[in-house]
Amino acid sequence: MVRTAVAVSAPGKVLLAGGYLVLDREYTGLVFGLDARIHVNVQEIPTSSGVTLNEIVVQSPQFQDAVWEYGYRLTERDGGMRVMPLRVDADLNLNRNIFVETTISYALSYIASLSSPMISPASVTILADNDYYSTPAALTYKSAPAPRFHNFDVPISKAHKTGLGSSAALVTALTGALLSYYLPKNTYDITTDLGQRHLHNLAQAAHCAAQGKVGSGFDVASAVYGSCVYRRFSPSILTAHVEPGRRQFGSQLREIVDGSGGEAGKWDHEILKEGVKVPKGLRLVMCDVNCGSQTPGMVKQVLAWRKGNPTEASEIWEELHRHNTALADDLTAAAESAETDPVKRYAEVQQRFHSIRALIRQMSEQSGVPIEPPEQTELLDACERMSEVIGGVVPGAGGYDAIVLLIQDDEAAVAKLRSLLAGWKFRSGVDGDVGVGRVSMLGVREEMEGVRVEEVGQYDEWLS
Ligand SMILES: Nc1ncnc2c1ncn2[C@@H]1O[C@H](COP(=O)(O)OP(=O)(O)O)[C@@H](O)[C@H]1O
Ligand SMILES: C[C@@](O)(CCOP(=O)(O)OP(=O)(O)O)CC(=O)O
Repeated sequence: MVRTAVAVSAPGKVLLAGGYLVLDREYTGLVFGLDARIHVNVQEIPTSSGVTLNEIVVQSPQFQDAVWEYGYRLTERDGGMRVMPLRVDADLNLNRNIFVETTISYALSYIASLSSPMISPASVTILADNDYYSTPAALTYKSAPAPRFHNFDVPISKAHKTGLGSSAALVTALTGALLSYYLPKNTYDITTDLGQRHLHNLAQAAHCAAQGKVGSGFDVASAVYGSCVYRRFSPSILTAHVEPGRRQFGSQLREIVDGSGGEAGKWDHEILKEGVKVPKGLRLVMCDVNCGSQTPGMVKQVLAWRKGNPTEASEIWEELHRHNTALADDLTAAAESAETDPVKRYAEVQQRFHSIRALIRQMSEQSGVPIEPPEQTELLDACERMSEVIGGVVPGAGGYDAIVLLIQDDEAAVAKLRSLLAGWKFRSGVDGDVGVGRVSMLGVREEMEGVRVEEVGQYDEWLS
């Protein structure tokens, strides 16, 4: 049977408000999709390639040694589809990509649980928009326009991630592409609400399994649905199933994805897309702080502080949540306002950023976790002194990785900010180490749309 090639992309993310709080179903997160996407193309393996086994070959041509080959077979006792990495490197080590491997195993197991389709050999190509990784200076294209997909010329493990959520976008796009490729349209249609709900559930399951932990899932949710207010799912939905290959994994996974596993397995996440806006004339800007030092285990420490200091933590979280939800309302009000003076129009949004930052600093101080450390305070304050900047925060878990700003959407504002950042020396004193780094502005902005079916022909140049 000849299958039609498909291509699917999913956006990156930034958690503008609700870091840590979103781990608890009591609270929500305001998450924006970003217009840097991960694209996945699936097509038949040309018969001349010599592949005779059941194989899925995955390539990420922007990176070195980024070819992964998988054999697969349906296991006995409803254990789902077993997916085995086949390719070895020169030292006979298996070259593994856990996110790709787990996603293929979950997607094929789900497909097999629906019907008994022939899983024919396929060739999968992953292409990431350039902003997911910092571009080495040697690769900045001075005269010629930058290629749509850089060749980063390093193995993926050596690429410097910019924190846009590459694994969630990858897992989501790969899951969507495999379901669309192998299942007939009347069984699976990614453009419908139901198709997206199933994609969300399956991608969350695969992403958690690959990560080895159940996070809030805001990154997968925004990869599927784009910008939204997100309330997480109950973690128990994804902690009760057996491992792939074990008896009944196939039917358990199907129940998880279809939400047919009784009350305990009912998905209870919430996605609110209305009321999430960036006013026309403004845009989000992401700045990558590349200072080389980071504090690990921040989530654990913050949660331990909350557990040990419930009254104090609850006061801060309630207040922070009030401002986080009001930020979405203020943005919508500004978007709909008839006020023409930008100072008046954005006054509340500006004040809201200040209140959120003050509470985050209070949480940092009381928990001892550098969520908005003094070095980031200095940087955010300097940016906020620009009249073109409405406000900014440390996104997600905070720390030394990044800042996100809401600024006027015009070239002059972007150029002014770029020159402020270009001269900025970022010094951080984490654990006694003093790291010095640079701050760079990424070329991304907010994106409302989530997962998207793409034209297959556009990637021809990068397909081998
Ligand atoms: N372009 C890509 N091609 C193949 N795998 C990728 C790509 N980008 C990310 N990945 C997978 O995602 C992993 C990174 O995930 P993670 O450390 O969770 O980062 P992030 O915070 O960006 O999601 C990589 O080790 C790799 O397995
Ligand atoms: C703390 C959190 O609420 C938010 C973390 O957001 P980031 O955007 O910092 O996450 P990574 O991409 O994994 O680095 C944890 C969670 O919600 O899972």
